Amino acid sequence: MNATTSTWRPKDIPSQTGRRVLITGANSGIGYHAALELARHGATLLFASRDRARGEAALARLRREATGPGSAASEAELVLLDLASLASVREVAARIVADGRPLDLLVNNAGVMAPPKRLETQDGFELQFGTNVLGHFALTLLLLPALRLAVGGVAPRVVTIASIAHLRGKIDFDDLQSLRRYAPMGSYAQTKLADLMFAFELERRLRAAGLGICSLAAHPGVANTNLFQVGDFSAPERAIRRLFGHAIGALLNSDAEGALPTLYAATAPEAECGGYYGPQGFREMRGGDVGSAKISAAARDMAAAKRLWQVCEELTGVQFPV
Ligand SMILES: NC(=O)c1ccc[n+]([C@@H]2O[C@H](COP(=O)([O-])OP(=O)(O)OC[C@H]3O[C@@H](n4cnc5c(N)ncnc54)[C@H](O)[C@@H]3O)[C@@H](O)[C@H]2O)c1
Repeated sequence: MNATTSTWRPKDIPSQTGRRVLITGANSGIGYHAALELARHGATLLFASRDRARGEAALARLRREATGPGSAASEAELVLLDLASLASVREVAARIVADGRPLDLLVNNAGVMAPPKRLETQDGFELQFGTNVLGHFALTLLLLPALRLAVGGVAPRVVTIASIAHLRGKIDFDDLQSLRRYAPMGSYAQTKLADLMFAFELERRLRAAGLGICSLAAHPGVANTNLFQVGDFSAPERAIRRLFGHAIGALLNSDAEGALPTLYAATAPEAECGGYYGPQGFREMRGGDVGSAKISAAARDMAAAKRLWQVCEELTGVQFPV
């Protein structure tokens, strides 16, 4: 595609009727708005949330908002999925594969950013690495049998959400779990770089294996979501947010705008396997226009991606199944 796809909007989403879609972290922010538009266009949602009450409330809201002739909101199903627990990931994936129905789209959206101190997942991994990277790595590989069932019409897609933060990320193979030094934003940037490397390496492996499944990546620019509520912000930053929060919010993408690149990667016929999409406005941070996003040299490092893949296989105990 061209470097810029200037006016792509949700109205351009082709019919999703008959497509079965799992979105992680669907109960808020970008995941919610991606789910909303997909349901409006006819997709049957597996609406994943780690929390039952928040998931039910968000799904009820989606059913109120996703009305219209082609909507399949009434068919959406809540899936309780905690990416910070490999047992939860395994249980959900096993259930989806066992029901024997094809999965047409997986959106690896859920994420956590910069908790003030080093926290761990249920499996003892640093929370951001465990949730953003390992949870989605295991989920994707375990769901490949269901995605393979969807081959035949529109190629099934896996869309992984990275970030412009990946541009500052470095993979520290000697300290992936931030045991020696925990830097909240540094660890987050590492996970978003790892997510992008995963999306590209997955595409290479899927293509080599001829599976007919497509891996893409997207980022929302900077969008005004809950992601910023837990961050390790300095006292002056917190004061600025308190005083000017609304004004700052108005300068950022809304969560609906932030979902556009995800929706483009998930549905646009012209989005390319292996592509990475984001907003084209000020330094790729905002704006409604979607196009190819900037990729760091580190994200293109195929040897590092292969090594990272092996590490993820070892840490999760989940392997590429072919
Ligand atoms: N908002 C931004 O500016 C921005 C920028 C770049 C990338 N992103 C990425 O976009 C994605 C969505 O974030 P958002 O901005 O909508 O924030 P958000 O906080 O609204 O959404 C994150 C979602 O992930 C879920 N989640 C967190 N931990 C989980 C776990 N252990 N198991 C299951 N779900 C879990 C949350 O419940 C929530 O639904 C994230 O991957 C984030 O890294 C956001």
